[in-house]
Amino acid sequence: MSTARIFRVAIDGPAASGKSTTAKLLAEKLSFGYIDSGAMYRAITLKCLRLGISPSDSSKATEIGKIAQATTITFPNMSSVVVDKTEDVSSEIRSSTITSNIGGVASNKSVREALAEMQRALARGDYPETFEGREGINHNGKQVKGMVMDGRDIGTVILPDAELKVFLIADAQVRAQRRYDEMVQRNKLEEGETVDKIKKELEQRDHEDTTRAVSPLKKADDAVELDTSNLTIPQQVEAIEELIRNRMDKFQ
Ligand SMILES: Nc1ncnc2c1ncn2[C@@H]1O[C@H](COP(=O)(O)OP(=O)(O)O)[C@@H](O)[C@H]1O
Ligand SMILES: Nc1ccn([C@@H]2O[C@H](COP(=O)(O)OP(=O)(O)O)[C@@H](O)[C@H]2O)c(=O)n1
Repeated sequence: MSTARIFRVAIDGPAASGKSTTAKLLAEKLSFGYIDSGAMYRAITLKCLRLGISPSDSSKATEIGKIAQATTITFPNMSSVVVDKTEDVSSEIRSSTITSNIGGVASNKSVREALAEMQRALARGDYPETFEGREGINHNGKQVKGMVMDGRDIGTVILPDAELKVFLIADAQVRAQRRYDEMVQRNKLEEGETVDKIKKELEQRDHEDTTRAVSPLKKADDAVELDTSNLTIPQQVEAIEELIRNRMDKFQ
């Protein structure tokens, strides 16, 4: 990996506020790397469940921490999440079983420490596959490489000195409706699923994420807040692209 600095964009916010959609489109548009930190918590949850360990079992906290320390998670392209350099878990980690079991993993201090180390290494370019073919953009005659990482604690804990921090929010009813529409579109709507039920689940997860002791979801003081409730996807991508381009002048 070259020693060229990487322009780092941190996108945080509650569930279904549009983080990953926006981050992926931005990364595609600007030829930046993309790192989905939530996928890493999902991958550890999957590993635990496969080993028959319940993430909410507090007597297993040390064991779960060790699992995270022994795991490598990489992103060879925009939509793939690979565990231990061999298995592509991209699809499996999106199940509702993973989502409903993730709290015990996300609130585990040693899991967070292990993943924080990996996330910072990914953002530095220590895993070159993340940046393969991601040449960045030409800004004022200079080629600038970049990466977008989304999650809950990226701007506050993982990359507190990120070049740009964005905090995405949207009305809970709007978020629930979008998730519902997405499930219908993907043919993933489970029996008994309603917009109301999804809304309650999102709010419950947001509550857990904002109130946990370690790295709670919180807007960084210097993050730009963007409410996507009344925006189209291209509008939110353009708004952040403009912020990135403005800050690139100072970055060089
Ligand atoms: N501005 C928008 N208008 C309509 N749908 C949106 C908008 N932003 C995101 N979505 C949709 O909302 C759903 C949740 O977005 P997603 O990016 O998965 O959120 P997050 O990563 O924050 O959980 C997805 O189906 C996405 O396509
Ligand atoms: N940086 C991060 C990213 C995700 N997470 C946890 O992982 C869960 C799933 O994150 P996600 O981004 O895949 O979920 P969605 O917002 O897409 O529903 C969150 O609800 C958090 O509990 C976290 O604690 N820290």
